[in-house]
Amino acid sequence: MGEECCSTQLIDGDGEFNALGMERFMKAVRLAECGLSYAVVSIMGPQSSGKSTLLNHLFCTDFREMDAFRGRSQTTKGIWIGRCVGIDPCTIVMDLEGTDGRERGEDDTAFEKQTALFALAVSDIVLINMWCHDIGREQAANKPLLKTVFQVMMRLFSPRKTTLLFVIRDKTKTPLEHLEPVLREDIQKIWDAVPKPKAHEDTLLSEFFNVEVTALPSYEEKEEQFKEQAAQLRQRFVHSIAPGGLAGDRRGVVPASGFSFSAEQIWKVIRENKDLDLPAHKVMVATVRCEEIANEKFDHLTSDEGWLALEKTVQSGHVSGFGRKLGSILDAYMSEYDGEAVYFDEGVRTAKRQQLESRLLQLVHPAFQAMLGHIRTKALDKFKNDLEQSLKTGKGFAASVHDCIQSSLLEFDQECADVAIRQANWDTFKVRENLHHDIEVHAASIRSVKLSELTTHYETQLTAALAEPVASLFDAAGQDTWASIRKLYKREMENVLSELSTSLSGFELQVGKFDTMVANLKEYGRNVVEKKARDEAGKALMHMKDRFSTVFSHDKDSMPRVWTGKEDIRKITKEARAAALKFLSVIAAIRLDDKPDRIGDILNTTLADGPKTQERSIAASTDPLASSTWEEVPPKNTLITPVQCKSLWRQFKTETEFAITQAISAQEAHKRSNGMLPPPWAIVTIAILGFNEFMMLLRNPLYLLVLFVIFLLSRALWVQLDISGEFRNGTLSGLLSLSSKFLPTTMRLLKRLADEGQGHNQPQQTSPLLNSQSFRSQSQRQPSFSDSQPGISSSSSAGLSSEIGTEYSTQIHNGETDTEASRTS
Ligand SMILES: Nc1nc2c(ncn2[C@@H]2O[C@H](COP(=O)(O)OP(=O)(O)OP(=O)(O)O)[C@@H](O)[C@H]2O)c(=O)[nH]1
Repeated sequence: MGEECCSTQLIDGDGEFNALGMERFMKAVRLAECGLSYAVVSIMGPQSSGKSTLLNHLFCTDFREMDAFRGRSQTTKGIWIGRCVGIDPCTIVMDLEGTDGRERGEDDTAFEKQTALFALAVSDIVLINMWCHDIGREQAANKPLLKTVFQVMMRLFSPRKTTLLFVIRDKTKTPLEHLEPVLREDIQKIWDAVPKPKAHEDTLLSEFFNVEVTALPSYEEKEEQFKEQAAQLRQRFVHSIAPGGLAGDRRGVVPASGFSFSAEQIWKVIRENKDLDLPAHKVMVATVRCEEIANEKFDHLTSDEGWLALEKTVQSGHVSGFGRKLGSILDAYMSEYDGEAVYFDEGVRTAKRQQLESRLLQLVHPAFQAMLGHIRTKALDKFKNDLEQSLKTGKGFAASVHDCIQSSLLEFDQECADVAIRQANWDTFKVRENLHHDIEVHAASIRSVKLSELTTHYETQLTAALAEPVASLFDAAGQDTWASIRKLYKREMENVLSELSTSLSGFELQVGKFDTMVANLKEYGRNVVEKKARDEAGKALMHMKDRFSTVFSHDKDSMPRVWTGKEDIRKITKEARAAALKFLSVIAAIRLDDKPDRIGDILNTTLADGPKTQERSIAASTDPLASSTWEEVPPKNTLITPVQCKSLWRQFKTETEFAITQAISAQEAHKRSNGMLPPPWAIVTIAILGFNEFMMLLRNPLYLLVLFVIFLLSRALWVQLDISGEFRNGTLSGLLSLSSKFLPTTMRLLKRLADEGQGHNQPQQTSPLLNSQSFRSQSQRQPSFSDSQPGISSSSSAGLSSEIGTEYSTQIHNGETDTEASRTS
């Protein structure tokens, strides 16, 4: 069979419990695996009564026996433990130190009581070894032993039912049938004589003990018969715990894995001479053992390779089938616990199981949380991708968000189900809420980006639709400019708002938000118009001069004017100024609200008739332009204030005056040039008398060329030196002045001729100073109205105009001469 007895001293002669030896014994006989399928047998009886010999023959143990030739002396000290070889179920046997021994004497009875109590507390079957000749004797050796057994039995609060098997040694020829009643009578007498606690006063012996009796022949005298009957007796120990067996009705068995601890604790209590409460002890053993088992399982899980690998993988990413894997790991350990703790007290076992489960769940919970984190991230990423794809298909924003949220949360729920374990009902609601919140935040940010893109798109569209057309309308400023701008603004705004409304329908915006966006876009459109108006107002002087130039320098067919002398310059000037004034009245204020104002009338009445008349006829206190605001026009709509208009007009007039003077000069020059021709008879006479010289010149073109050059130079010098002007103040001063100017003028003239030989000649008809480019370059040197808006500094404006005026007056003074020069060249 391969089984060994492994006998070990459990308690030594001094009463010390051999815990280490017990552990080794437990492992050697693998007792812990037996659960409840084991039995404990002990033997007690007088010293040297053949106990060890009997056990060795019954159970094939190897307890030390006394050498028969060395005399009767005590061989067994304390308690020895061994395994019954070849008996099923696993049966443990304890050999107790003999009672009534000479070595310990009467004082040592306490130790006998202690070992007896220990044997009763842990054994299912107690063999009482007794000599046959002691039966019925008053002074029998085992009487005190039985008394001890019954006394200590009372100290067990709720004793287990123990089988007392009396083994009568050295049986005589008296049959057992006669001996047994006598023995039972002796036992009953002893039981009755034992003082009992009140609770057990009327308790029958049979409630605590099963009494069995057997007899064996003398080992020394009838060894063969002894062995034969011992073998028969051995059979009673096979399946002893089965119903009907020797210990078939035993109670309160400690599970085998707790036997070692239980035995040690019982001995400890006995040694301390405390009452031994077996039920409480059983709970205590269950508590300790279940806790040990639970701790063992917990420790095993912490070093479980499967769990460690799972935990590591979870840290780095999503693990599919997490719940299933973790659940099976936990299940394995809980099953192990259940298997090992199954025979312990149910209440304790269940409580310890819950504790173990709680600890295990606590250990693995961070991994679960990490998994939830992965799932949450995954679901959020899914939402982001789905939303992006959905929006690409052109689906409405709100519908896309709604569908994507449903889809992501559904996936989250499914993943949570995959992660969940049967052993715990961990809450995923909070993580779900956080995920929902993250999704909402992301959706809101995308919504805001999309709305911003839409706003930018429609603003760009509005700018393109309004800016250039409004500028164009200002270019052609007239009576209905602002009406046209309003019409344009209304039409484009309706178009854009209609498109915006369509685009926003998919967003399912709240009414307030939608209204705000519409209002903002309207405001933007209005600002585009207003900004353009302000820009144009800043260039008002340039525009006015352009308009003046256009009307003044071109006829009704838009052809450049040639000042022949027939033109009514005064009338043309008035028309040109009226055109400029019209622009000023249009650009002076923003009129997007279609409210009537009197700006045009005021400007016409105060500026159109000419400043000199105004200044004379209107006192400063009644001047309608001596104000910084227009009546009926709010300041925010004012582009050019009345006082700025006045200043601007003055500057405009100053800067256009030169062109008028030029035109007058050109007219006079034209008239003079027509009047300087000699009379016809003189021309005929010159032709007849100079015929020969003409012919000479014709024959020699070189002379003709030289004469022509001399003529040109002379004519140019005449003009440049202003000879007629110089002699106006007298001949002498004229000569002096001419002598000082002759040489530099000649040099300048030659240089100009050389320069002009490389370039092209200017048209004779239009003065270069009337060129609009020239106006622009001048006006660009002026301070911008947009910069000085709402009010131009009158001092700077006046100063600037006076400076320009000075420059122009010099030019006007030389105007005739310059015109002449240009005509000549
Ligand atoms: N008369 C008689 N003597 C026996 C019998 N069996 C054993 N002996 C002898 O009794 C002596 C003691 O035997 P043990 O088996 O050591 O007795 P024990 O009760 O274990 O002794 P302690 O453990 O010292 O108390 C030995 O010399 C045995 O030979 C028996 O059946 N009858």
